[in-house]
Amino acid sequence: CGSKETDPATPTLYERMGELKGIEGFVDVLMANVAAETAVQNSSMLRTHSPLLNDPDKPARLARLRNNFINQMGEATGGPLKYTGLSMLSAHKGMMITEKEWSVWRQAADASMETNKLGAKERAELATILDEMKAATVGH
Ligand code: HEM
Repeated sequence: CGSKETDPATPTLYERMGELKGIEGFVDVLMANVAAETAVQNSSMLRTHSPLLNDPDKPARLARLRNNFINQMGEATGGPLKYTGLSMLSAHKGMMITEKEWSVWRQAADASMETNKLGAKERAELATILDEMKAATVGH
């Protein structure tokens, strides 16, 4: 019997999410959810995202974020993608992301998993991947 990574009977999370299309779906809905939240009264995510939203080169910056995020999730779920962006610590350094901001972002991620109709097992595994990045993301 092969290893967990190579045994075709044990599909990776990447495969179970629907490979590249599935990762893109998750990332695109999450980014849309975050963008929508920055437009509500008393938004929790506007503070951290305003440098991006106010950048004259916002389209290029959004495209870079999307690309990095897809590669990061593609790699973390066991796919062939490779993340070449900043470490989570460097990417969020100086933002001083709060517990509240974290939890609103995580709700946007959960809502994307729901919209993309991920199974319960896949949702739990993806949630664990995100939650393992929390310490590097919050409070720096
Ligand atoms: C596990 C959770 C998170 C992951 C996986 C994640 C992932 C990423 C990635 C991959 C980047 C781009 C890094 C690069 O350019 O090299 C990034 C940047 C960023 N993240 Fe996060 N992030 C998370 C949580 C958060 C939270 C909670 C917030 C705020 C509420 C946030 C706000 C931002 C902002 C504002 C940027 C910079 C975008 C820019 O300036 O172009 N992130 N994040």
